[in-house]
Amino acid sequence: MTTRIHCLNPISEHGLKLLTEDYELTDKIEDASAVLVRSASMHEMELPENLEAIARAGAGVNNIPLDKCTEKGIVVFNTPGANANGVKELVIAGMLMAARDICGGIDWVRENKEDENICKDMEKSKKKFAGTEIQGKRLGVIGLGAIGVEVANAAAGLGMKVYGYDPFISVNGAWQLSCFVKHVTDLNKIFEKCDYITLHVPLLDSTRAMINKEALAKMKDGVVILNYARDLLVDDDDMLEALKSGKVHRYMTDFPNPKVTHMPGVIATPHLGASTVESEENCAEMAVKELMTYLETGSIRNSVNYPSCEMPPCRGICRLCVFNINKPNMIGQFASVLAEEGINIPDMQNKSKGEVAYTIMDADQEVPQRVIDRLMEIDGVYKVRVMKAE
Ligand SMILES: NC(=O)C1=CN([C@@H]2O[C@H](COP(=O)(O)OP(=O)(O)OC[C@H]3O[C@@H](n4cnc5c(N)ncnc54)[C@H](O)[C@@H]3O)[C@@H](O)[C@H]2O)C=CC1
Ligand SMILES: O=C(O)C(=O)COP(=O)(O)O
Repeated sequence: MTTRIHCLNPISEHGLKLLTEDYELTDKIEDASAVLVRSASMHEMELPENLEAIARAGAGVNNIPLDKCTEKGIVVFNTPGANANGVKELVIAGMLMAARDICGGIDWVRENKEDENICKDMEKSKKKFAGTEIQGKRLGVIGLGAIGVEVANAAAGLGMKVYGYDPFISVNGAWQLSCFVKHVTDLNKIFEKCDYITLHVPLLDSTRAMINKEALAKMKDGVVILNYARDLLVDDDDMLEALKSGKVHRYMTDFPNPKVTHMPGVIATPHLGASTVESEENCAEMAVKELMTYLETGSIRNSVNYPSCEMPPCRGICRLCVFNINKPNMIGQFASVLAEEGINIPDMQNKSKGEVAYTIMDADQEVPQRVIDRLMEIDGVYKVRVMKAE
């Protein structure tokens, strides 16, 4: 049977062409088994009953109702690192645009395009657009994940003194970080020391408005803030005050809103971080592969709401995938139900992540609906997915 996929945003053809003949794209989300999405907000959407998975072709998942998806046994994927280089390059451009009035200079040339004497006049006018160099300046990187590490390493390569802060840095992230990046364990050190501060954390309750009045007060006068992560990481009203007083020299952001666009000292881009051919292709390819693997085998890789759990192709007649609350005796109850029904389990795998768990069980015979119903009745089970072996 053909599996239907709905795209909520345009997704690179590079990824879509990987879909085999077993798949087709549908315009109707209510018919879809899986959704591909970039930044479209899914919070107010009704999620179709037969929706198995959502793949975010990108990093941030604050546009997806994760708790709701978890309770419905909908696996949400993202594509870690697939657009990190694209964002890094825009951040470096942002730093250079903050250091020198490149935008002002370009505007001046546009405004004076009819001036016959432009060659002479620009030599008189250019001092208005003079700036500083980034070499030797201090950069604080908050969040050392896929993007933060790349930004930190690139800035160190450009001769900046780089300070990195991430209390949850992954082992992989730590391995990739240049030895020239100074590890900081107290965020205040970044606020107090740095000429440039760049944010590369997800939008969470714990990071919301992390750049606020209190944080800004600790910073050096004339600091540059770069926000290529998410709008709500910065308190707009506090930023406006800091820009007006000169505490912040420039606020570089990829997330303009009606308040931000009117602030002095703001240089904003329209969420362009991942808008490169390469990033769009990388994200689409990874997202499509994640979906196909999950839909065809039940194996989960790079999910943000369920644990990674991988099994080779089904060794039985039928594969059961159970989504449940992570609490004692769940596997025992699943095995008991199958044993009572005389069903053998030739292979199984169970993984947990925080408050949820996921179990793949192969059965060596067809599993009747009655058994699925019994599994669903176990307290804490969100969903049972049944897959027939080829
Ligand atoms: N402008 C754009 O187009 C794009 C923006 N983004 C944004 O950038 C964010 C980061 O992306 P990636 O680096 O790919 O994600 P990632 O998941 O690889 O890295 C995030 C890092 O932030 C760290 N972190 C979490 N809470 C923290 C805290 N309170 N203080 C310091 N560090 C903390 C985590 O430990 C992790 O290492 C995304 O969540 C998204 O919001 C991502 C891609 C494109
Ligand atoms: O990956 C992310 O988190 C991004 O912000 C990129 O968003 P986009 O895919 O360009 O709509």
